[in-house]
Amino acid sequence: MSPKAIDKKRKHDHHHKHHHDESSSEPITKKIRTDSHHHKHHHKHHKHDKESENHTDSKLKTDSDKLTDISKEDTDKFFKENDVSIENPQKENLNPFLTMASLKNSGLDRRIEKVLEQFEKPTPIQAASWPYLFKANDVIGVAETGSGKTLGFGVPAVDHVIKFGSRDLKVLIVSPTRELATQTYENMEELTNAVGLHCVCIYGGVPKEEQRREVRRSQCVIATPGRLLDLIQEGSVDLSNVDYLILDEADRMLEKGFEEDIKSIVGQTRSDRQTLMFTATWPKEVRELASTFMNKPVKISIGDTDELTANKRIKQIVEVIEPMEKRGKLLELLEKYLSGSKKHDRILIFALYKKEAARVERDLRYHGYDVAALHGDLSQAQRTEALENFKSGRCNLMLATDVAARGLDIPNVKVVINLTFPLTAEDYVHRIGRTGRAGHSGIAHTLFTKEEKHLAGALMNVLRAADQPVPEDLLKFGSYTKKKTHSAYGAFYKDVDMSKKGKKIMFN
Ligand SMILES: Nc1ncnc2c1ncn2[C@@H]1O[C@H](COP(=O)(O)OP(=O)(O)OP(=O)(O)O)[C@@H](O)[C@H]1O
Repeated sequence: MSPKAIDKKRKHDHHHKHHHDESSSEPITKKIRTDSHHHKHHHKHHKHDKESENHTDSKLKTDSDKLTDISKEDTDKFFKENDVSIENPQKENLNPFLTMASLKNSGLDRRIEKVLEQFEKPTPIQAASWPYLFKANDVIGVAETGSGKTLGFGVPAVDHVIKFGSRDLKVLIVSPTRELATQTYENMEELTNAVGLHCVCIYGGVPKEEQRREVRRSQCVIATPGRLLDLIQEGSVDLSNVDYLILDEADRMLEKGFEEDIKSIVGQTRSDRQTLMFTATWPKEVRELASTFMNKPVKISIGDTDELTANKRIKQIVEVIEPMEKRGKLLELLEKYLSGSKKHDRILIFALYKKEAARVERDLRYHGYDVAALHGDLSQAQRTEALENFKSGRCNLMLATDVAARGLDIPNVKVVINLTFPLTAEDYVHRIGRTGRAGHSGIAHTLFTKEEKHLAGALMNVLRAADQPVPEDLLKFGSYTKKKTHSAYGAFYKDVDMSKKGKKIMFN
């Protein structure tokens, strides 16, 4: 996002606050979570195995020569307040970058520092992961939705290209959807433009010619798997110099549906590459497969990410209803969330299936609502237009399937309505994460029916972990949660604990 766009966004936020925002919005930069609840959790993970006993104590060792020279007190405070945990299989531990000014010691290009000046300070995941990334470690970064993970991996990626001074294609970012790839491209482009490099976005549903042309002069590519493989096969894209690989929404990219594509793509890159995986949810089912692509990764988590956790600034409301009540209920909710001064609030509605989305879209139009629709049955032009209309505010309602669940950073989404619950609790966490971004608050209103009762236990866990009320009606389904039989995980469901490979350092 350009500084101008940010400015606009802030003005817009300001405007919103004054007119109709009871739920105070605070920018991310002013709020650091202090959360004793999480620390409790960490005690149980804090194992003193042989390896971790070699280490001084459970706190991060803070040597002043490690990239930043901040005091041990400040470092400890940062780790504690933000509930940071680092599992590092290597000896050396690195201090976080607590301020943008501290980046000066990192050797980061001055022009990138300038781009970052639009922000007051690094977000916790940026602060904790940048030191490891600048030192060429493989990193698994897990942090809540809307916490700045894109620049978390993007800044070190561009830094990497600059340091190697190469004009080859060196960085590959793989993304699950066309819309997220486009958004990440816009973020990356701001960085590459600042330093005279080029990036390209490769995704399906649009003509190939421009992508073929652009990739020839690019050092970074942001791509969805299908079109990327297509262009590799026809010989227009060569990944043999790629030595910096990022799987964004990594757990999604490692699910069964993407697994083969990812294997083929990774196989085209250099074997001595640096590999990054970033996400807000890191289910155990994908960890073994992840480890096959990585070399001694440092795992950095903000918050208790061994449990599925949602962003706590999102107020989660769950209503158990009969399936046939959905239609009426949705109209009721829209009336409620768009009443009076909230008339122009931005609301994102999730359906599960494309057909359902199409039907609900027609229904809403019939009732006089102007609604943008984003799902897989539409042409790419229609998808792009819908998202544009929603982002620009031309249309304040968007109806989407899970194609919009992950990563999309749409300013000022006030409410997320789950008309039909998604297939997994992870998807739920990502969906509701479209609100409450960058330090703001938001509301997620979920309609839950007996058809999803096998997910009631998982949902209750998410609610409890975020200190949200669990409705009586949900309790009646019991806490029974079916072992993951969702096809997405079926092929390699195995309970692996990568922490065994490295020493685990916890902050409590
Ligand atoms: N240091 C910072 N300070 C304040 N805001 C920031 C900072 N870094 C990034 N942001 C802003 O925070 C918002 C969310 O960032 P981003 O989209 O990278 O989140 P994310 O962690 O990738 O979320 P998700 O898990 O949903 O993909 C963006 O609008 C971004 O511009």
